[in-house]
Parts: sequence; C-alpha cells; structure tokens
Amino acid sequence: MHCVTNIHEDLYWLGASDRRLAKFENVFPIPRGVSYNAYLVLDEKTVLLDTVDKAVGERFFENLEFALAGRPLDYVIVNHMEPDHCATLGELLRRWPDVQVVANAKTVPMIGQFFDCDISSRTVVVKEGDTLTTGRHTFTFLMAPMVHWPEVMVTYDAADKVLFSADAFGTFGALNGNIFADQVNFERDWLDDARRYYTNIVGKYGAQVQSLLKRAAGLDIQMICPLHGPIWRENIGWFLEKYQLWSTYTPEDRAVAIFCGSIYGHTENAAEILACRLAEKGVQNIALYDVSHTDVSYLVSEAFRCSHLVLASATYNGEIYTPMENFLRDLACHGLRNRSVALIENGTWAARSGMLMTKLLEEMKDMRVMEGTVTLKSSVKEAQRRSLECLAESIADELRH
Ligand SMILES: Cc1cc2nc3c(=O)[nH]c(=O)nc-3n(C[C@H](O)[C@H](O)[C@H](O)COP(=O)(O)O)c2cc1C
Repeated sequence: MHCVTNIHEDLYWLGASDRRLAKFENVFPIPRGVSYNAYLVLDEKTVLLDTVDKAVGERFFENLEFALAGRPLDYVIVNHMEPDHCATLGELLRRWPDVQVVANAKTVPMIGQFFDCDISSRTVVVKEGDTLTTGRHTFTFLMAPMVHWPEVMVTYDAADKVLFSADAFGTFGALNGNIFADQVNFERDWLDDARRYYTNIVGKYGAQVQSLLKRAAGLDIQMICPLHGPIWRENIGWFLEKYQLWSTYTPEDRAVAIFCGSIYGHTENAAEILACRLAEKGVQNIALYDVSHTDVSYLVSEAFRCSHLVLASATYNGEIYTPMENFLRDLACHGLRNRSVALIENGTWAARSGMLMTKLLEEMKDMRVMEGTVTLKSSVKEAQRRSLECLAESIADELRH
C-alpha cells in the first residue's frame, strides 16, 4: 500500500526506509536503518526529484502511481546517479517512456553506464544556473561536483524556496513517521548519525562542500529536502553551521577522544589511567574507544567532533597495531586536519608505534603532535603512571584555554 506524505502545497515525499540493511555502501553499519527520499511536485507539469534504492523500489512505484493519480510523469530530475538513489531509474524509464530526464552532462553517460537504455531523445541537459519552469515552480540547477560524486547537482525551487540537496544534509537513520527535523529531537537522537554520515561519506570533500555552502548562502532557503533522513524547515541555520564546521575541519567540541589499540589490555590500562586523570583535572565528556571493537566509521566521526585526540597503540609485528593503523589511514583519507594529538605507544621488545603514528600524522595537514609521548614497555609502571599524569595535565591545560 502507498505511503505518501504531503510536505508542502504541491510537494510530496515518496520515499521509504530500510531497517534491514546491515551496512550502508556495504561498509558503514546502520543500526538505525536509512531512508531513501524522493520527491514529487504536482505542478502544471509533474516533476519527480530523484528515485530510490532497489530495496524500497516496490513501495516507491506504488507511491508514485498513487500520487500522480493518473497524470503523466513529465520530468524526472536526476541530482545524483549513485544506485542508492538511482537503482530504480531504469525501471522508471521503462514504465514512463515519455518522461523527460533532466540531468547534467556528467550524469547522462552514467545513466547509460548503469542501464541499457537510450535516453538521447528525452534528455534535458542542464548546467550551472539553468532553469526549468513547470508552471508555478521554477527550478534552478546548481552543480555540486564531488559532494560526493562528480555529477552531483542540487536543485532550488524558487517558488517555495526549497533546496533539493542530494546527499548534502542527509543522515543515516530510518524515518519513523516524523519526516521533519523539527518533529524529532535531532540534536539528541540524530546528530551523531548525521555527523557519521557526513564525515565518512562527504568528509574528504570539504572544499567542494564549502563551495556549495557559499552559493547556497545566496539563496533564500526555507526548506531543505535531502535524499536521506529528515527534511529541514526550521532551525536550518543550526544545521548549516554544523556543515560549516565539518567542511572546514574545525572541531565541533573542545573535547578529548581517546582511541586505544591494545592486544592484551596493558595499553588500554594506560588509556584508562589517562582518562581518569583528565577527569580529575576537570575534563568532562571524555570519549574512550577500543579501535578493535568500535567500527571505524564511528571513530572517524568522533575524530571530526573533538579538538584533542589521544592515540594509544601497541606495536604489532614492527608496525602500528592493525586496527589503529586502519583508523589512522581512514582519517588521512577523509582529510582530517587541525587537531592536537597525544600519543601513547607500547612494545615489549622494540616499541615503534609512536614513531610510525607520528609519521602518518605528519602526512596529514595541521596535526600537532603534543610533547610528552608516553612509552610503555609491556605494561604501565610508576614512571609511566607519572608520565600519563603529566600528559593529562598538558591536555587539560590546552582544553582550558
Ligand atoms: C602478534 C604480536 C606481535 C607483536 N609485535 C611486536 C613488535 O613488533 N614489537 C614490540 O615491541 N612488541 C610487539 N608485540 C607486543 C605488543 O606490543 C604487546 O602486546 C604489548 O607490548 C602489550 O600491550 P597490550 O597488552 O596492550 O597488548 C607484539 C605482540 C603480538 C601479540
């Protein structure tokens, strides 16, 4: 049965949620599921903005047929060709053979790559600033390359001041009926997933997101309709400010996150001692993660959030302990910069993890390795306990200023 929500006047949400998928992009755990949003505008012409993942294709087609109520589908605007939005596009083109495909020059060949169909006779190719008028609505297209695929564009509806933002401003998490961000406690229940979504999926492309934000600042935006997660119609500035911080690699919180890679627990012991001494010195909301147990997407997200990172790692076959090395390389891939980093290393016969972690951090931008790296030889002894106390004082001191 169809499940359509009227968002505003002649604008409808036709999406659906998947609560069964274990990993988004087959890599990011999504215990809260994910939604795939598609939108329909019933103007003098009918306009569909994006399609959905195949997991929710059946519901989507029911929704579309119901919402169209016998009218033809005149246009489908393809903002992003990633299959979580476009796996159902081929079927849509078969069912509505007269629909005009509105897409940019990078999108058109991708449609041919993913599907066996010739759309040359029914394509409206658009570029930056082009418009499409469908009656009351005029849609303007803004190119947003690498947010986070090269063909991405966003669409602005000047009539109702709606930004159809593609993957920007999206989040993991299934929708629970409350389709608007102002109907949920977004900061409490959604922000962590929104940050994890942004940092892992778009995090690398801060410069491109900045370019989009600058152009968006010139628009009067009353509503943001992303392709995943809740729709924004209130407090939009608050979420834009988060994007401003994330895309400039500015820490969101002056806070410390401790990441620990330990085989037999001694390195973890040092991390816990440091955390307790930090707490005694007044540091609040300390986060401590075992990199072997917490999925790296959460670790990346936390590293984007916090101003101070502590990396505590055993040496493993002459290298950094593998899960810690993976985490560090992931951080580098996502372009994280501008953090203070304290190190704890461990080795039973030749500790090298501190030196190797420093080397990886040096390859990243503006990562300041703090003085006072603590070296353990197998386990914490009195000398290292004192060093950890000193390191806690240095971190607490930085956080106070
Ligand atoms: C498979 C394996 C390889 C290791 N390789 C090294 C090494 O190359 N150099 C070294 O000094 N210690 C090495 N260690 C020792 C670890 O660094 C050791 O587990 C650590 O000193 C104790 O900390 P933990 O209790 O946090 O694991 C190795 C341990 C294991 C199990």
